[in-house]
Amino acid sequence: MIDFLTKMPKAELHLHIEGSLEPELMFELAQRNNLPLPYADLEAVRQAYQFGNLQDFLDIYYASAAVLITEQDFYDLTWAYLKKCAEQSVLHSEIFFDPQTHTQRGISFATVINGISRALADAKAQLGISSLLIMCFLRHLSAEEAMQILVEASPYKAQLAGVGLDSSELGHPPEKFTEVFEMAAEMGLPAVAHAGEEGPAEYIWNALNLLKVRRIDHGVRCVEDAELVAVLKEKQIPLTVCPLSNTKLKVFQDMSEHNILDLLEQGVNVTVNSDDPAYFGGYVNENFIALFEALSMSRAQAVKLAQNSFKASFLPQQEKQALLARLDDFAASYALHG
Ligand SMILES: Nc1ncnc2[nH]cnc12
Ligand SMILES: [Zn+2]
Repeated sequence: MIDFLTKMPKAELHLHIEGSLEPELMFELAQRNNLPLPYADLEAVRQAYQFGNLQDFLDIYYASAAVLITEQDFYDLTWAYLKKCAEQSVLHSEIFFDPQTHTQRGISFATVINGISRALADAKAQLGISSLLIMCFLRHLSAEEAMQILVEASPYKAQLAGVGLDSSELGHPPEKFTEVFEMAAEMGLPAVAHAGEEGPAEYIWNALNLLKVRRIDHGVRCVEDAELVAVLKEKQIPLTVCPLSNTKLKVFQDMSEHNILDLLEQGVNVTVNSDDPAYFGGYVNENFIALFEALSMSRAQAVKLAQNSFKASFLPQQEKQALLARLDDFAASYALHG
């Protein structure tokens, strides 16, 4: 099963590039840029990566992002993630980045997006991996600051596939950003938003109705509202679920309690993703493996989850169909030959 899951073609739709900063690269970049780190060694990092909730994680995640200074740093970060994609049969990835984390420290928007974009182009050419870039607004900052970064991003619009909303959810409901998302829609950028990770089902409703999002990131608290689950199912609104993230951040106390396969069986369009793999114990395959080990996910369920990942992507219809066909071929030939 582990071999099957590793080789199965799949897309990743919920990955924060800053959350793929492995401790080894963090040390390398700190040294390269002559910056201090609060950790003596890799063991100290491992000790620090124990979180009671989302905010515990975010405090460490934003502090670590401070080692990213030059365009080459953003390139190296992104390239390391894309090499992992190649190892794990991720054929397509839709990547979040948090420009405000960097512009607030004096790094230019151009430095960030040019480094990331150059790695994405190299991955297409050298690894055959396609990708799209989604710019996230930090919801703990003001709507005015979100609007400012949207204006700053406008010359780079062609490099963006959409906008998202992340960071501290509780106390920062979707409606805080209604005008920002209206402006993004006028610019032709489709929207997604984190909702229902720590926040209530009401935040999912408001992300759908006010921010007009096409997908919900996380969304696992939808189960607290039966009417909402029915709407998600009827409209096939994708949820980009992140099982290891949810257990590391105590959204679920244990993987055996995770609701992703229940939602899948109810017909909700759920997908499997890694969120911040350097912090939560694994990339997308480790997430699939955890579902197999804790919830006895079947091969048929894994294939359905991978199908959902292609269908829920922002790729043009023709490219989606080509990737779905590759998945079908893989499943059929694996059934025959192992
Ligand atoms: N899981 C998560 N929730 C909200 N914001 C994030 N930024 C990075 N990971 C996040
Ligand atoms: Zn996330």
